[in-house]
Amino acid sequence: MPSKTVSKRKTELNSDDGDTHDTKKPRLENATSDPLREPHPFSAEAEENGIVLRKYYPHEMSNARAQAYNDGEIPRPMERLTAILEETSAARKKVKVKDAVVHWFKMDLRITDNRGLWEASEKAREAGVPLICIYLVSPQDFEAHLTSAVRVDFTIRTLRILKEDLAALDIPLYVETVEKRKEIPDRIIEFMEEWGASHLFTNMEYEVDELRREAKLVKMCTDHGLAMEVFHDTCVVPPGALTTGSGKQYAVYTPWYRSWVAYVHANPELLATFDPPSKNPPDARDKVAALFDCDVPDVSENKTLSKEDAKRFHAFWPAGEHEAKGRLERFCEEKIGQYAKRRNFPAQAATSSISVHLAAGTLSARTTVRTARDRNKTKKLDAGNEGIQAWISEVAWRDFYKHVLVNWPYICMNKPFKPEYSNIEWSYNASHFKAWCEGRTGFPIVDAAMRQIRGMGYMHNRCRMIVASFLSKDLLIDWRMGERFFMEHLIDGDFASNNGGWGFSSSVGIDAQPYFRIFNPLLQSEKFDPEGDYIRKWVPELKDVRGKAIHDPYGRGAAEQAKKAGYPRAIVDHKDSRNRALSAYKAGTGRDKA
Ligand SMILES: Cc1cc2nc3c(=O)[nH]c(=O)nc-3n(C[C@H](O)[C@H](O)[C@H](O)COP(=O)(O)OP(=O)(O)OC[C@H]3O[C@@H](n4cnc5c(N)ncnc54)[C@H](O)[C@@H]3O)c2cc1C
Repeated sequence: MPSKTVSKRKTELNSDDGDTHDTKKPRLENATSDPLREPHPFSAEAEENGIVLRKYYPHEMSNARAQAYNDGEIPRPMERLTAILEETSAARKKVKVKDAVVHWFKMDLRITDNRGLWEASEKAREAGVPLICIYLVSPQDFEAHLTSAVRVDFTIRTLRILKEDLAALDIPLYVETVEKRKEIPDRIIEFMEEWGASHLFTNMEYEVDELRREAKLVKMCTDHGLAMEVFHDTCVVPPGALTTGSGKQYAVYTPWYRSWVAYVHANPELLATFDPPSKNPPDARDKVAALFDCDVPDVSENKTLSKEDAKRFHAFWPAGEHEAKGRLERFCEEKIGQYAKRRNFPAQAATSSISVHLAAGTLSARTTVRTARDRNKTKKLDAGNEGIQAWISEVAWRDFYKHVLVNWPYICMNKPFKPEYSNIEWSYNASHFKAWCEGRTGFPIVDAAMRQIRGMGYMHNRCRMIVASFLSKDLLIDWRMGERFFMEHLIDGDFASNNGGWGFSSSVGIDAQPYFRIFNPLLQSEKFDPEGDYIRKWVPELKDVRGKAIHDPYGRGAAEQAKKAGYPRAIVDHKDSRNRALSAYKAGTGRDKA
């Protein structure tokens, strides 16, 4: 086995300007000195320590700095990476293949239709050298990015399957835990030198810290006489490719989507599949034998699931790309045709549940859209079968939010998309937040949804919108508290989609409505869970409540029944809290339109 000692050379990530995705970790007054060990602001531990919550969300970037990004005064992380790739282009081309080529897996845990992996495999095949794959487990990244335990567990289970799939092609997958995330670039260089690898291939991740890390690593590789290639893979259309007539990035979904469809129709190769890697040469098993022997580590201590949770989550979410393909095929076979009509009803299980696979990269967005399109007689994205069109346009939202992240990187740093919305005075009522987290607000549809996220690591999209609106409008609690809670509990947690969804639902995001839309939880419940089946499934206290009382037991004649079963009364009155929210939004934004 190669030495596991990580080089002592220090690589200071992000030291250039202090902005980092990691700022999602709230800084609390009186908090412990280690930012990775700060208690959750509303946790019992925080309360016991007498932590005083700041008025606004901690560690928020200033409006001036966000504006400087908008005005192009601060280069975006993607611009820096692109510039370094251009600067090093000639040097990278000159690098000759030595003993091996490496593919670095991140959120692309599949062998089929994986661009970076395919490019690496071609390079290795042409030179007749082995392809080596590596995955670095980074507990600090899990902490900094608030990755949920259920998502980490899914990743580890997927890695075991991926390792087997690659081994069948005589390709090793070497998995190592790197305790300090700053040491990842050094460890990669060291690993390449240990195995005589000259080329490193990887797919791009669009979060700020990751783009900066890759820019640094491209440069470091070049300085060591190595070549690193970074590919767009996770979106169907690469971020930055779509611009308005005046050359700007789109800030509204509908025109962006029209442009997205036109772009894919004009560039059909964007939906072409990348084959799995070729089998390694016969001597690979001898040459890199030690790499085949390593085990995929168990989940790190900070992210271990209880036995009971693990059992439940494993049953809901089998891991790996074979499962992903099967799920996609079954959805397209059985449900996609009715998707437009049924997608909003959480009791109907009418959506694909493939977000977990898109987040882990066990399925590519290309495969997803291509598979759906191929079932459409017109072979167009925006014509023919209504269900297929509607579903493709939902998958496109995922692309949209990643494009937004790349162009407005400050959203990664606790900043609302509209910087001027920073002045809304949020509530930090700990007992309200606790009731929301635990699904005990007394609003059955909200409580059902919050129990679904705890029970499954997943929540239906309609319910995500309902609970996000409820937290940010009815309770007027800082939307970033909810955004954070989602990341800490979702198996499909994805920064761009989650931030976009919260921004949309709390009216501070890119595609928020031009008025402060406030969902009425009762009307949402009656419309989208008309029979109350979803509520009864997740709120057992109400399982025997019949008829319309299920949506509001205390207001509709089932008070005794609810009380006896231990179901709480509503913690706020919707009408009052709606007025409070409108006033706070108007005062904060200076807008008088409601
Ligand atoms: C507050 C909030 C937070 C959210 N957080 C996340 C998140 O962390 N990760 C995540 O993947 N999605 C998130 N979403 C979007 C959406 O709720 C989920 O993608 C969807 O519920 C996943 O279920 P599905 O795979 O059955 O979706 P389907 O309805 O089958 O849609 C297919 C795919 O399209 C994409 N998609 C669908 N709707 C959206 C959307 N509104 N925004 C972006 N992509 C979409 C997803 O990749 C999804 O898997 C969030 C939405 C809201 C309102």
